[in-house]
Amino acid sequence: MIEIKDIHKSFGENYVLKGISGLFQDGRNNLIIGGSGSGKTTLLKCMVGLHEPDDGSVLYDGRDFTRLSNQERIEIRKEIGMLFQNSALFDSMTVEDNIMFPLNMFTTQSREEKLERANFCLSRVNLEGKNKLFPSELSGGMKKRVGIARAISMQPKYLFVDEPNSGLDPLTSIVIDELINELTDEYNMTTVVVTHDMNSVMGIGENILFLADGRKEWEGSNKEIAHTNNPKVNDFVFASKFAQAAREKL
Ligand SMILES: Nc1ncnc2c1ncn2[C@@H]1O[C@H](COP(=O)(O)OP(=O)(O)OP(=O)(O)O)[C@@H](O)[C@H]1O
Repeated sequence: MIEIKDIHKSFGENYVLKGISGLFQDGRNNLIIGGSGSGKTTLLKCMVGLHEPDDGSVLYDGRDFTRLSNQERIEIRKEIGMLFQNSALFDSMTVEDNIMFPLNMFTTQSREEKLERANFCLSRVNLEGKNKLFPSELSGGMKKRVGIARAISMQPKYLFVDEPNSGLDPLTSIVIDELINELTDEYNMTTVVVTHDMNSVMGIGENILFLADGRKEWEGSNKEIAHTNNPKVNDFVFASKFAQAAREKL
């Protein structure tokens, strides 16, 4: 479980996160949604230490990440898998080397052990045999899957994913969502996904935090979001005419 308490973050005069608290449970897909610029990615980065919050704390199963030194954070970092925007694969490395990158950094495993793990992760994302391809030879959906394979290579307890569906067609998006969903379940991970994909919200949103102007405006499940009376959430979720029509039938 991850708990965030009263997270504040400014960039100069720009006060982005204005005191956000929340709980992210094990084995669940926790979604952070909200309009562009509401602070979703900033919150995710504060949680993993890519930004330092100005105030507040982030607790990984009770361990206060924000109060630890860089050296002390390494143990928690090893338990974190990340897939950030654009998959962030290393273009000059093969698929296999991309997946082994965290293992090279954080473990003393032999090359055979690392290869075995990379092959397992590749098969888990249905990309067996693609070891020697370079990122430039992959489709957007395949890149995401390689990114997921790399993110799970260390068998993380916590998985952070920023915009997994960006640039993907609707069907490929669903495949990626289902993969994240299955892996979360299988490894009982605490998964935190930033998204503005409404299919993801409805499909895998077991716990949803809705941010507006740097604050937590609403929290609930995908079942609850369709029936909330919160006007900001409604404006966001049912922005399109299609979504409004679908809502009539819910
Ligand atoms: N490194 C940074 N330096 C300065 N300002 C930043 C930085 N990162 C984010 N911001 C600012 O913080 C605000 C929130 O940005 P953030 O990327 O967290 O929003 P978001 O909700 O993820 O948006 P989007 O959905 O468009 O990706 C924006 O005003 C942005 O300009």
